[in-house]
Amino acid sequence: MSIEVSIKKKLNDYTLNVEFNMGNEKLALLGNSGSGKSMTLKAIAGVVRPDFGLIKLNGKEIFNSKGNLNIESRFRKVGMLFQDYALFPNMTAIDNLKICMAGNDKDKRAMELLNYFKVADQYNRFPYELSGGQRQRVAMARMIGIEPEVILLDEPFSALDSNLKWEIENDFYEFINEYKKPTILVTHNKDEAYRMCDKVAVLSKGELVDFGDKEEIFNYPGTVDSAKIVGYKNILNVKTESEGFYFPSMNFHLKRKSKGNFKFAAIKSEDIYLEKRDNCEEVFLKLDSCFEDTQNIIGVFKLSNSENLTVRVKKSSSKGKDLLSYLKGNIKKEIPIYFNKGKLIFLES
Ligand SMILES: Nc1ncnc2c1ncn2[C@@H]1O[C@H](COP(=O)(O)OP(=O)(O)OP(=O)(O)O)[C@@H](O)[C@H]1O
Repeated sequence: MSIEVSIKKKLNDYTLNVEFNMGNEKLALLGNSGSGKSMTLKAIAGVVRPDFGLIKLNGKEIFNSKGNLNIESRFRKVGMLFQDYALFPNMTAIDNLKICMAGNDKDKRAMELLNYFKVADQYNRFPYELSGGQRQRVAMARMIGIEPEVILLDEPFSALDSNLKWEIENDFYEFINEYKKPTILVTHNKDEAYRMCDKVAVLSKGELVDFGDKEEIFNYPGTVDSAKIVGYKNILNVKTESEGFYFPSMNFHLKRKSKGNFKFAAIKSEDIYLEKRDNCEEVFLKLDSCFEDTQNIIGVFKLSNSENLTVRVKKSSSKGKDLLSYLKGNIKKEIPIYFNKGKLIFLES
């Protein structure tokens, strides 16, 4: 099974311009709000029509602007699952499945799917009689009932509370792993993307700025947008010099060989330390504020109007507990921080 997408569509503020191919993999589609994630899924599903381009499913064209080919959504064999279930309100759970199924034995197959998704006992209930979790389980069963050749998930679990979400997500992804069809998950949650998918694509204002294996994108994002999305909290302006890099907001030179003209450096908050370590660069910065969450102690250094640096230390680490009082005692004072040089990445755009 495979899907090939190469489409353009003029939107309100920019043109969606997306091109990718994938096989029986799970792709997380990440991007800021309004970057075109849902539009991409809708174009594949046939709910919106691209202005130009081609979409192929298993080598067969389902959309081609040149030939004016636009297979209707209901004939595309595309399964879509949204956050808001989209069940027919005036039909029972089982009827919601049967209406979307083709072929014989609909009762038997619908009950098997409801059973698989643990809602067989709710088969005769209407959507308003079900909990949010049960509704989403029925919606999953219905989507699989059409025997989709590609699965599109648009933040399907984001409306569920976290305990329920975890349970439903696990059941669903167990199924997806066995079903082995191209699957695209739109999510704002990088951890969910990492947990569920093998590949990651990042959209920024309608352009795919990164596409690759998840390990590669999470460890070496190619753009500032991707870096932010996969968890790099600290993005700093740099100037590439003959001997390395200059960080203007810290007035700091880093010696390091480089190829290319990099404009930004990124580092995760947990890769900056408050105590001396090997292979680290020492910089003195004025501490602006500090706080704690359930797991971490966090220090914030305001470097300029647009640049902050945050340092995050696990409370469970050996010095974790003492650090908050150390930081509180040093607000508005210069203290040393230590960059893990090996964890810095450099970006051109
Ligand atoms: N019918 C339309 N015609 C033109 N532009 C549209 C239409 N519907 C939405 N848009 C625009 O398309 C852009 C992409 O919207 P889309 O819903 O794909 O974003 P998204 O990345 O899924 O965002 P979010 O994460 O907030 O759901 C938005 O800027 C939106 O204003």
